[in-house]
Amino acid sequence: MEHPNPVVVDHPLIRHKLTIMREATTTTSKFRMLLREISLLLAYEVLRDLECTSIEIETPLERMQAPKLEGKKLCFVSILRAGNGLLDGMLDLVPSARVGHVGLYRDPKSLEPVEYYMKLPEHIGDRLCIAVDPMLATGNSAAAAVQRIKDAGATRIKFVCLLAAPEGIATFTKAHPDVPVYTAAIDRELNDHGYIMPGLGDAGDRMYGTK
Ligand SMILES: O=P(O)(O)OC[C@H]1O[C@H](OP(=O)(O)OP(=O)(O)O)[C@H](O)[C@@H]1O
Ligand SMILES: O=c1cc[nH]c(=O)[nH]1
Ligand SMILES: [Mg+2]
Repeated sequence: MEHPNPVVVDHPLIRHKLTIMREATTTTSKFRMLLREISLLLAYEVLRDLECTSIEIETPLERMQAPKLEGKKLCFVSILRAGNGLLDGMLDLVPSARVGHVGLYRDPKSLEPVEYYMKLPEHIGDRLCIAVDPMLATGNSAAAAVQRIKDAGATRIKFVCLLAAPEGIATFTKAHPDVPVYTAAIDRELNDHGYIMPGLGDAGDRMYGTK
């Protein structure tokens, strides 16, 4: 069966934690903790079709063939800064995964992404790449980051965010129809400054207390 695109991962645990993240009174430390917890739940869904190999093990009773993840075949790509909030929890689940970083900030006037850093593991074409950034607003940052990952040779990519605007989903899926989007929620719209409404504000600033 074809996956829907985007996939909205709206488990009650995620919905509840996201509500607390949205509240303006939630502290920086609580915000970070909740994002990490949600990232585990999102990872559970996005990694659902990860391939396993089979190894022979010995239980206390007999030998058996048992499934094992090929963690090194997986590459998480964090779109800095806010992407690190999703990355940390995912790495807890798959500690042997490789990690790439694409550093982008969104110019507040043009809303165009400005790249300041890029580092990906070798043999990216052999790996499943999971690009992570909590916010898909205009979609310009995620579309640019995924283009950079493709330019480096990746062919199997998924994109995971926490909150998406309809405008961002449209822009991203037009640019990358082959890259499925996973999100915890789709909000109403963007405001005149490109912020997701009702949203949760600036994810990076709320994670690191920079505003
Ligand atoms: O879909 P877009 O309109 O491009 O907006 C989304 C981008 O904006 C935020 O990053 P920001 O530029 O605030 O950088 P930061 O992560 O360093 O805070 C967010 O983490 C995304 O990367
Ligand atoms: O609402 C938004 C839009 C872009 N970036 C954010 O962190 N929040
Ligand atoms: Mg920010």
